[in-house]
Amino acid sequence: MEICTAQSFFSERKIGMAYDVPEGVDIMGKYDAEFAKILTKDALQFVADLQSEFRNHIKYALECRKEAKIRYNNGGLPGFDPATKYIREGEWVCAAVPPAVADRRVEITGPVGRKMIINALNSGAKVFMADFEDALSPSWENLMGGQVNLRDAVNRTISFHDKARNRVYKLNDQTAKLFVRPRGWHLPESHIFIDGEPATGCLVDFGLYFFHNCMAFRRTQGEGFGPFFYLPKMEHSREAKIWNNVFERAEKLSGIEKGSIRATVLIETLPAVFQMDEILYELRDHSVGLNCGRWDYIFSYVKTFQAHPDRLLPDRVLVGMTQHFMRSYSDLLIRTCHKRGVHAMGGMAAQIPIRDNPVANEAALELVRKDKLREVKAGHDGTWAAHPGLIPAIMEVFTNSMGNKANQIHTVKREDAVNLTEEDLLQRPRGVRTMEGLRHNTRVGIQYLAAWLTGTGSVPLYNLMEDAATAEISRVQNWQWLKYGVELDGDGLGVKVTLELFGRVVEDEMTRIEREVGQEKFKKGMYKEACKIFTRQCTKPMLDDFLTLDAYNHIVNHYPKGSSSRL
Ligand SMILES: CC(=O)SCCNC(=O)CCNC(=O)[C@H](O)C(C)(C)COP(=O)(O)OP(=O)(O)OC[C@H]1O[C@@H](n2cnc3c(N)ncnc32)[C@H](O)[C@@H]1OP(=O)(O)O
Ligand SMILES: O=CC(=O)O
Ligand SMILES: [Mg+2]
Repeated sequence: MEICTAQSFFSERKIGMAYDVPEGVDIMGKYDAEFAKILTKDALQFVADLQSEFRNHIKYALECRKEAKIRYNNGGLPGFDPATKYIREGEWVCAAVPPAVADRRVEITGPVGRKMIINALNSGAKVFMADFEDALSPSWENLMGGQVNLRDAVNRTISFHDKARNRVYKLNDQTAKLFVRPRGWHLPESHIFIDGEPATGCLVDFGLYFFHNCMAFRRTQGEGFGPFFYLPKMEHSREAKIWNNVFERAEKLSGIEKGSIRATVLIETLPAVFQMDEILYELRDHSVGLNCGRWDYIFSYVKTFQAHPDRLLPDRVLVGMTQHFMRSYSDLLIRTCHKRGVHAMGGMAAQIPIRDNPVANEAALELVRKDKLREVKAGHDGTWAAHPGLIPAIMEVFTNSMGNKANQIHTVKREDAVNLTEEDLLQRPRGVRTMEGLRHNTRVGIQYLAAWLTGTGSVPLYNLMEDAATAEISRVQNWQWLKYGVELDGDGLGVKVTLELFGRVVEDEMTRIEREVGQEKFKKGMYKEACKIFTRQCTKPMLDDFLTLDAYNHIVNHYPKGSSSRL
């Protein structure tokens, strides 16, 4: 965190380089004339109103998460709530799907950088999910730059000049429909203070985007509906209820019809799989489906069972969608969504194109095809692609199966999934735990964090896409194996994971990373800082809820100087 001098504080104010803020709002992010067009007094007032109205509801929901954690840590298991059986068994449906997003067979995702947005909107996918979450390092520059870029994208004025390649990027006539994913409830926005407290990150992301784009979006993209959102990392339907109230408030304040805003909720925590009907019910006027956020779901399995040594995960690479608990989650999600008349979206295969090796590239593509075929045959209405190079193959798989139908909501009911039980959804994953698993987690976790600390939230590592969710799996798996002194198998030696062993692994992997990235990049990068944070996180006596909360402190930079005293 930068410490600023009083002199620079006054000189910045004097020459008028300060944001014009409403009462009760303080901006401590660096001044930028482009950001000031987003951080207008009216837009900030809109965010501040949401913050004042929902602050206590959010605090309560986060307290409830802590209480649930205590229950699980004392041996409890997540399960269906008897008190809401009437919702699960009731005959109700969500509002009809807006025509603009009836067909979502391939959705590309990516962070909110300017070139990335243009490439994603031009990619041929039906939807682009612009990500302020797993794929974005939430630095002030990334967040506010992202808002500028999205405004220009919605207004169709966005362009990008790649000077090195002398290439200009512009939007095609036909573009993907835009969804925006704000951060989860847990992340603060420490560059914006409202009534003396850091703002809630997702209300900043949602509020600024909605305020500036609502009307243009409905006109240009939404065919009278929208804007559209993805909502991450919920653990309970009470969190969906807050979002529903935020949406209603935003609709009222902007004078648009109730039910205009639509959102797909990611089911990516273990507790939420038992709340899918309840989540859709709370958002029934604003819902456009659920999505299998498989990577955070695996992370959440470890987190939820952090005090259950009988439920340790095998190597990360072995926890795929064909494990019984993962398949059950996807099947129940499809059944639930289709019963309620909305999309059941599949998740992200981690493979990305491998440019310099055609054989390996074809093998990676084949894995993606196989994963997508499983999804479409199971009844998913669409799925995610991490990279434009995967879109034709994924499109082909979905189109071969679905034909001209926009989706499978009314044709694949999956009534068989009604018999899935709590045991099915919690079943222990099978497979070995190996030294290579421990090494891979460490190597990938440190490199991801090093990228995140320097502003990049999604990276290609060893031919796979890595983002905050996959890095979390690496972290919590190492923590779990260390905590319970897991005996590694696969090498026939039965080595136990101890602090000493882990220390050696970290040293080896740092040497390997330096060799792989080269000395210069290693020296200039944040690998040592990343290693410190990752090691600390893996060896804590109690598991931290989120890696990014700890790491966030390293990317908060307060301006003008002297304003840090609030922290
Ligand atoms: C668990 C979850 O939450 S999954 C969802 C969150 N994660 C994501 O969204 C990850 C999205 N994917 C990515 O960020 C990227 O694909 C990465 C980081 C994995 C790889 O990116 P790169 O190393 O740039 O890939 P590569 O060099 O092959 O890119 C080739 C071109 O495709 C573009 N591209 C790659 N991925 C994307 C994307 N997701 N959206 C738009 N364009 C993309 C690049 O910008 C580049 O464009 P250019 O040729 O005009 O310069
Ligand atoms: O957000 C998606 C996930 O898999 O996590
Ligand atoms: Mg996720």
